[in-house]
Amino acid sequence: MRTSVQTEPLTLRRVHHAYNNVEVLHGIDLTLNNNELVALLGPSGSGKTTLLAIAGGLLRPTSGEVSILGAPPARDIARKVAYILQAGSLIPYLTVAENLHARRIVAGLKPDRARAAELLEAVDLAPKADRHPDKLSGGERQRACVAQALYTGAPVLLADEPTASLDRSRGRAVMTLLAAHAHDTGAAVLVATHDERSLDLADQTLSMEDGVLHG
Ligand SMILES: Nc1ncnc2c1ncn2[C@@H]1O[C@H](COP(=O)(O)OP(=O)(O)OP(=O)(O)O)[C@@H](O)[C@H]1O
Repeated sequence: MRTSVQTEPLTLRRVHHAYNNVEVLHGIDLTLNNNELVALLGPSGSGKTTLLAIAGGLLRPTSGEVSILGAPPARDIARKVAYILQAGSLIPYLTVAENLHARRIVAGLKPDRARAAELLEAVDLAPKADRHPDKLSGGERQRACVAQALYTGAPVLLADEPTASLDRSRGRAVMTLLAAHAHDTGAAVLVATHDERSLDLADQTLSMEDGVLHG
């Protein structure tokens, strides 16, 4: 499947953000392109999570512009943007497979059982599809969140430390899946990471330092 989107998937212009009057993002300009995985490096507290939250419409910036597929964030956002959140996004009352379907339904799409099975296989969770999240390890929950985000097929994917709980080979497998998502579907993928072991899989690397983005 190749996205037919022609406009830039995501742009931020002069984005500032303050928490309690303390500014943590100082005028971010960012454009994500189709078919690209961009790695966002930066020390803890530099503003990566805040930037991802604003980029995906989870947080309204103090000032500046966000454009997703050529329009400001609006009620169709779940169809346009998929997230892998640092805190995870699994509903404890649903099994892994049900969590995948729930995310797709929120995006206004019908479940696609064959695709769900394929993704659970890809993250090595097929045998645990019917387990609830509290019966999984931290790394397994993280991989379930990766499958969940990919399952929506959204043209913009934002991932916050998606390999944090994973060992080297599983971390690399996840980064390979995210890069394939960009290259095979044309999606724009932004990955905040401390993990420099898989940077060779990124098309571009940016770094964040004290709320300022460097190319
Ligand atoms: N809800 C909040 N209220 C107040 N300050 C916050 C809040 N969230 C983040 N901050 C502050 O904003 C700054 C940027 O935080 P952010 O979480 O975006 O950084 P990060 O680069 O993602 O860090 P990490 O790699 O540790 O996740 C930090 O100084 C942090 O303490």
